[in-house]
Amino acid sequence: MVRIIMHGCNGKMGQVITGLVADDPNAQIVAGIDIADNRDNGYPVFTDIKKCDVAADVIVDFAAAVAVDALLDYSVEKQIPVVLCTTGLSDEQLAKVKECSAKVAILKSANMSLGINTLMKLLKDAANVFAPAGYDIEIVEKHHNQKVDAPSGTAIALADSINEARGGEYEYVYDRSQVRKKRDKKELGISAVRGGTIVGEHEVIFAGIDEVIEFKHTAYSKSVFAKGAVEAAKFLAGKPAGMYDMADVIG
Ligand SMILES: NC(=O)C1=CN([C@@H]2O[C@H](COP(=O)(O)OP(=O)(O)OC[C@H]3O[C@@H](n4cnc5c(N)ncnc54)[C@H](OP(=O)(O)O)[C@@H]3O)[C@@H](O)[C@H]2O)C=CC1
Ligand SMILES: O=C(O)C1=N[C@H](C(=O)O)C[C@H](O)C1
Repeated sequence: MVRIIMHGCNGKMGQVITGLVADDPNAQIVAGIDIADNRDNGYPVFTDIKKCDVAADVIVDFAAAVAVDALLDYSVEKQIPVVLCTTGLSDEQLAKVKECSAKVAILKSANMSLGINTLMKLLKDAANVFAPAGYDIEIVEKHHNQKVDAPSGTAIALADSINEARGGEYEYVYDRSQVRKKRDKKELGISAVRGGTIVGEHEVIFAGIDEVIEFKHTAYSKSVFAKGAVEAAKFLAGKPAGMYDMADVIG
């Protein structure tokens, strides 16, 4: 039985995971952390992470970027591995994640779905075919109107996947409104759309002369992320310090 602390337990993802784990004989949420203790989750909820004294094997995090520093300090101090799913981290926070991964196991992934993690692999091959042939690369992501960060962590991860395969030749462009010049070949445009209850859509476009190739992933419910997060938690429990990602879980 894997004992989980759910960080951000009263949020949208925290609640989907609470429901999923309730039906899982091999996992249990033993405590939650959130700003407010205003729901009956069937486990204790702490409004201050420092006060959480419940023994656990792993922390699953879907909260907010502002909460990540205290979360990392806690996981290092208590030596509890963390599945870090919150997006929109600053460069300083990303450096802190790396530093803490020398002391505790951290699995960081902007997207826990099988589809996106498979797409990341496929894009490396696609980029190595289309980039040398001069195709322009653009990413468009769409999410619900409650999302605070833009572009999505997934859009950046997809771009990073392409850029890694291409030896870092691309510069990401998020806004063309202030420039009056033609697109450079080494630009990788990333655009964000926000509206309604869109769960998550990501489109990667390779645009050449007289042909366009598009890769598209659509999440129809938050369960795809929740399932991946619980799988990742089971994988990470008991692992030594280090940086892990969903590729380690999926294989
Ligand atoms: N990696 C992945 O696959 C996915 C990642 N995400 C990311 O996960 C994060 C959460 O998403 P979602 O569940 O939709 O967001 P929500 O805003 O619905 O949930 C976040 C929860 O965390 C709480 N919270 C905010 N600040 C703190 C804090 N300092 N300490 C503890 N709890 C806090 C919020 O409280 P309050 O509402 O009062 O602010 C809320 O209850 C986002 O960064 C999102 O981008 C989302 C889906 C998939
Ligand atoms: O906030 C969300 O909802 C999501 N956030 C993640 C991201 O920023 O990439 C993953 C998913 O698309 C849903």
